[in-house]
Amino acid sequence: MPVDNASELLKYYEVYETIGSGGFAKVKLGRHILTGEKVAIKIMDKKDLGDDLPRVKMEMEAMKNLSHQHVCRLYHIIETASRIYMVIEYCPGGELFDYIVAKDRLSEEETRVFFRQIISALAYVHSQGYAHRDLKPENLLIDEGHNLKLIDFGLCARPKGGLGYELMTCCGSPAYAAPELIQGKAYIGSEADVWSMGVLLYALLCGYLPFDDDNCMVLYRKITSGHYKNPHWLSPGSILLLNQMMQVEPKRRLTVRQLLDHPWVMKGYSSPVEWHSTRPLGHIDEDCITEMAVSLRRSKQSTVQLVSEWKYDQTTATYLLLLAKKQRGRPVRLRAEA
Ligand SMILES: COc1cc(O)cc(Nc2ccc(C(=O)Nc3ccccc3)c(OCCC[NH3+])c2)c1
Repeated sequence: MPVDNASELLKYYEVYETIGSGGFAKVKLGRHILTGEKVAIKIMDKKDLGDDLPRVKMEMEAMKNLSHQHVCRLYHIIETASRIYMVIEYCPGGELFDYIVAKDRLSEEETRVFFRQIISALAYVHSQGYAHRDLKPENLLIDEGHNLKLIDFGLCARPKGGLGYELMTCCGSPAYAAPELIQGKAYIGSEADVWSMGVLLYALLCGYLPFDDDNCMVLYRKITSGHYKNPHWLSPGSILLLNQMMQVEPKRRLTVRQLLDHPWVMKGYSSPVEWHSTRPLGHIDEDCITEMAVSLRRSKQSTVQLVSEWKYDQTTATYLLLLAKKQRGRPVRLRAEA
């Protein structure tokens, strides 16, 4: 097996320290040389992937179709003989999980800011026909603007007939999994995601889980019973919302659409959750095209055509990172091509 010399990766990125590792992947910090933008680089050895390879392919396909202010963005895929590299949006605030642990629990007001972003992300993901199926604080990262980004679409599903169709594969983390999912029943992905959002909301407001036990059979019984304690500091509004989301019967559960303007979600706000993407797929930004055309010594028109192929190669990465740079208020400039 040819040893991977990462030459393809190092052509376009400086690679720094490892910032996360788990399962079959590790994540390193990186910097895109042409734009100077920082990135996260998820590195997977194909030999370690085994039968997880289809899951990785599924995630990459999903991420190519998802572009949203609260979903971590995929910029570049580099596949070599032995490895897959995914270049992803940089989220230096770390995991929401660690943030909750550090603060013990969040106030209702701070929870509401984050929860509105989670609703925005899921409303968008569902509108694209996907269910995430592994919602938990570890899969929500905080970016440099202190905003949440949904990550890890390795377990997401896009049923052929649309989200209304039933899924069978049991997956995700038990503590956040809906009763119908752990009972192996046919379930609707978006309904299972709402249950997990309820568990997430509870974790934000309480600092611990509504259903927890070291023995997984006891844990399953707690989840399928749907009984959990409401600590004294929860407001009546929070207690009601949690109850409406953690309904054992999926059809009695709130939908993500109903969450958009739910009274608890609206408290202190004058408008429902804005869930449409502010960075729609296929959007072509004039300034970025102009800078790339100059750098690539191509006409603007041929640059638009090249970018619009969305191959998730160096061209896609350069365009998206230049756009990210512009959105951060930095000059829309590329380093002179070496
Ligand atoms: C869709 O986005 C995905 C998919 C996926 O499968 C994995 C990830 N993982 C990421 C993405 C970004 C970071 C990151 O930027 N972390 C970071 C940067 C600077 C300082 C500290 C952290 C990432 O971090 C690794 C885990 C952090 N505990 C993982 C995104």
